[in-house]
Amino acid sequence: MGMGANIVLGAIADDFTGATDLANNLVRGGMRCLQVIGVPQEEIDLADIDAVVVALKSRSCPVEEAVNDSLAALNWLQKQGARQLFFKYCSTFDSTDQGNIGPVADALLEALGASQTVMVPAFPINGRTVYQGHLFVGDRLLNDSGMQHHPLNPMQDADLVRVLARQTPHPVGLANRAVLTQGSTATRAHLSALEAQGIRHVICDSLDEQDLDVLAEATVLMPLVTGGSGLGQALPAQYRAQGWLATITEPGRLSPASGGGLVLSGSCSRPTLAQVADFLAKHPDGGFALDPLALAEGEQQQTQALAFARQRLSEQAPVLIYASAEPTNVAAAQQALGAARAGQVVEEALSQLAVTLVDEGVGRLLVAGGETSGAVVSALGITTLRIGEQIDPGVPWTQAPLAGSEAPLSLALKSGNFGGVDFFTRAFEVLA
Ligand SMILES: Nc1ncnc2c1ncn2[C@@H]1O[C@H](COP(=O)(O)OP(=O)(O)OP(=O)(O)O)[C@@H](O)[C@H]1O
Ligand SMILES: O=C(O)[C@@H](O)C(=O)CO
Repeated sequence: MGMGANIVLGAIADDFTGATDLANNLVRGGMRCLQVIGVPQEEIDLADIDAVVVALKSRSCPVEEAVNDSLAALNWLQKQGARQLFFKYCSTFDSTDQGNIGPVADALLEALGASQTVMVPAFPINGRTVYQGHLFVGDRLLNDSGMQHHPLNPMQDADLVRVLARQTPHPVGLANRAVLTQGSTATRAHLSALEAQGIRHVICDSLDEQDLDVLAEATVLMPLVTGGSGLGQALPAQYRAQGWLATITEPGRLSPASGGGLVLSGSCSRPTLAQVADFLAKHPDGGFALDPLALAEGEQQQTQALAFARQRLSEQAPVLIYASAEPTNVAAAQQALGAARAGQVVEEALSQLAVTLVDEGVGRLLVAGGETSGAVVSALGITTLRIGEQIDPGVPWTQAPLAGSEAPLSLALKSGNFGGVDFFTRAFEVLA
């Protein structure tokens, strides 16, 4: 038996902060959870771990790459003995007519020799619900929620049966709320009836946690489930009922945090902009704004930002370095530099600051933005994150071992759209 003989759930997440979101809910359900960055190249110790989430960057890449990376992750998770597989995508079903949700789900089903999976994107506590197969964000249909303007995957149709049908050659079915309200046995019977008709993918309604509990009970024996992190919180209770998982006290317990605190933000999402403004209102001298145009010109702004952070850290004062900017400023930078280059100079600047300042003693680091988090974590050479306590729905503190350092780094990776307005200050209070 390998070191991972007790892994119950193996998850494949299509982006970085999405992986952390799922891992957070698994901890809340009572599992000890490790997030790994990409498919591990070396053996890792999973002795006290119940669930592993492999974080990929497969949401917006070409279909073939997403399929290959997901299959490699599946293969590794199977070797660790995972009893159930979970394909995690965004609670707003981020995808295009080409994929990648349909093609990846099809490839995973085929590799597992399984004939059906469920699609459960709902995340009710963050306002994502599904009714009659239609996805809502708060009280808006998906295609009226702002997501219709997403730069990479504009979501212009809220009918997920129709959306998924464009991404797979197989027929797509629906398990609606009328079925769920009859309970898990009836839901399982409904899924079996669809399976008998050759329906491989079933979009599932869910309005609240109770619906997710019914779905978890109905699907615990499926080889593969797919969805957002909501289902992830409901599954661990079913694993306990199956006798696969012991009752674990404090599954999110981490070593004590130490070292200076730093916030780096490269997210320009609306909630992040409000969090930046809230931080600056509380700490008017605590923020340093990065400008992609200045960063592209030379070293000067980077040097100033570093000096600013060092000064604040030496005073043990809160410090935020941010490129977060209003849409008009982002558009102007993108016009001047090109969107890719604008993003790249910001990601490089924030990554370099992270590497230097962690080396100098920062031990508690908060990063805002999925792409930004990916860049910072790679630059720091981090390959595993142990998941700790939740700060806000979808965002936990995590801890990562650092090469050449005894103390682990405490790290919070915030998805752009997540977190309360006071997130940048309260996160450190939660950790204290
Ligand atoms: N002022 C700016 N002008 C242009 N691009 C910027 C600016 N500030 C940040 N960026 C870039 O915008 C991108 C923001 O993406 P990121 O994924 O980090 O945040 P997000 O989209 O809010 O988060 P999530 O993916 O978690 O929803 C990054 O590539 C970042 O470098
Ligand atoms: O499911 C969500 O909403 C998040 O975990 C996410 O994937 C955001 O990019």
